[in-house]
Amino acid sequence: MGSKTEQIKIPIIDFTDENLKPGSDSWVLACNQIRHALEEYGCFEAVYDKVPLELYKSIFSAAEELFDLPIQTKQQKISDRPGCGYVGQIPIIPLYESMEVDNPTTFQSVEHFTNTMWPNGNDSFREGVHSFSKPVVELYDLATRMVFDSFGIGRLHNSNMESTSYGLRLFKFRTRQTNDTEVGVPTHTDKTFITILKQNQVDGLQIRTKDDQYIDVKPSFSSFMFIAGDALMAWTNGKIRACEHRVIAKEGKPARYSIGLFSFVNGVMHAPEELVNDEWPLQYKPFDHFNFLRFYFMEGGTEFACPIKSYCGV
Ligand SMILES: O=C(O)CCC(=O)C(=O)O
Ligand SMILES: [Fe+2]
Repeated sequence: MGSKTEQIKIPIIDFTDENLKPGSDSWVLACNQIRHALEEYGCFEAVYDKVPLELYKSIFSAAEELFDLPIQTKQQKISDRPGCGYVGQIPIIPLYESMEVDNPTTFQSVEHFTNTMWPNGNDSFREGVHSFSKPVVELYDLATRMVFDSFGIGRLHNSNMESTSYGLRLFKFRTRQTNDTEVGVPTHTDKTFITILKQNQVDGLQIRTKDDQYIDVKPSFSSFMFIAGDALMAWTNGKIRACEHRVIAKEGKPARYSIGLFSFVNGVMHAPEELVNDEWPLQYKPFDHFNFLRFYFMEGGTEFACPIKSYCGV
């Protein structure tokens, strides 16, 4: 494992630019930067100002309240989606817990989750999750539109969005104690199509480069990390690299909370014809994202070095 480096910087895309309209010079320039970032790192930092301070406060206090519940209560979260239940109390990653609210932009779905955790309801939690998710999905829509454009497949954006479902995943990394490992979560790629991640003021997220260097991602009030998952890599026929990342818990830091908007695509995904040719032949067979999740979480897929390649690689 190489040492981390401070020199390399993850590309930053400014989504607050008023001139960022399809076809404009700013759009074309940003698309070129996005393409480079996704080929090289599988991620970029998105500067975005549509989430008011109050919403950040309410989502992070909602996360604290959730993880403060008894373990037995948290374990009641079950989901039809493989891997989307409560994760925690795992001996090799003792600092880590996470939970996902399915379909966080749908009021009934957030209410169902809230009532499972708090049988007498919890309005501030329900409102926090529901209101935060809306502007983050808007960022997702804009950012994915640009990603698709930057790979010449903009024609597929609308239908892809229509087939997309979301989960809002909340993470807690408790404070490290003397004998704890520093690894909050080891190097991995997300099993999502895309993850839009927000860390609070406690840093710890690191991105692995192609040459095995680790880059620290500094928390910034106004930005999110756009992280390509395995399903985006496979669907783009390997043009986009799934982002390898990990979380390191530094000594003496308070508990760390982070929030991820996870996306999943329904139906069988075929690589777009624009991304397959003689020089770049097909690398991944058509696949069903939810079947891939089932393979990974329930049928031993975690044992493979690159599960998506094992699942549908040519
Ligand atoms: O907390 C973070 O910053 C990232 C967590 C993560 O990568 C994961 O659990 O998939
Ligand atoms: Fe991750």
